[in-house]
Amino acid sequence: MSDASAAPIALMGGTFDPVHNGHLRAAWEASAWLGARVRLMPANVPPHRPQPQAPAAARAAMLRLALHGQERLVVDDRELRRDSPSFTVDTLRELRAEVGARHPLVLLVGEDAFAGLASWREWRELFALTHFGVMTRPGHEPAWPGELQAEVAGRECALDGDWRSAPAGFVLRLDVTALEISATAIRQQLAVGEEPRYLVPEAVLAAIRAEGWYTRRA
Ligand SMILES: Nc1ncnc2c1ncn2[C@@H]1O[C@H](COP(=O)(O)OP(=O)(O)OP(=O)(O)O)[C@@H](O)[C@H]1O
Ligand SMILES: O=C(O)c1ccc[n+]([C@@H]2O[C@H](COP(=O)([O-])O)[C@@H](O)[C@H]2O)c1
Repeated sequence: MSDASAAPIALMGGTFDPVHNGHLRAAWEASAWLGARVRLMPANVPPHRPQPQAPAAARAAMLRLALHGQERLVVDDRELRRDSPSFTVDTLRELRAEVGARHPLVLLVGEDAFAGLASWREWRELFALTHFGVMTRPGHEPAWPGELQAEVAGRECALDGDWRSAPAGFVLRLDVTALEISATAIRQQLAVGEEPRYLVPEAVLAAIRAEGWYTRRA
């Protein structure tokens, strides 16, 4: 039976088009600080942006290649099983039903994504479903809009604070190693024939080359 005494579960959603070392290092450090396994969860139909270049199954396959050889980070493909837009509130309700009302959940988001939280579906409801782990991201230090600041006020909690004894509702700041890597820049490099070596795991680069997801026109 899951409850507040259990290890927290951390979830990092993303488009992962493709997964890169910025995602992976941030998830790895967050996992250590939270004492939690991190589930990396590719969105099937990202609700807020154009459809990704690589198909959902390919983005999940690249994640599996990237995570090979360790057990702290795992793929969660639950959003791939829904054809509708991958709204986080739906995903968290589903996960909450599985783990129970008391189990601590942490949704990991980069500070760029968190700055846009007030545009997410039922965004205030999210604080009842999960804690947030907001990860620093170089080149992306957007100001939080007033309504988000107001919602976060009073929710901030230190990593050694008592968030573990609550299932949801706190905001943790995670100062991860600054890696200014983005999937957009990687796609741009691939489109002009450059090699994003050392920005993505070698196995991911090999699969991209073999499958041509970012060089072939649909
Ligand atoms: N280099 C990074 N450091 C810290 N967090 C990151 C980094 N890159 C992405 N993230 C976070 O990972 C999550 C998933 O990001 P996403 O898959 O959209 O990658 P991206 O590089 O931002 O992609 P794109 O350039 O296509 O927008 C988001 O919460 C995002 O803020
Ligand atoms: O639920 C929403 O309305 C919503 C709006 C924007 C983004 N999200 C989620 O935020 C996560 C990061 O998105 P992205 O575009 O930075 O990869 C990913 O899991 C998205 O599904 C969710």
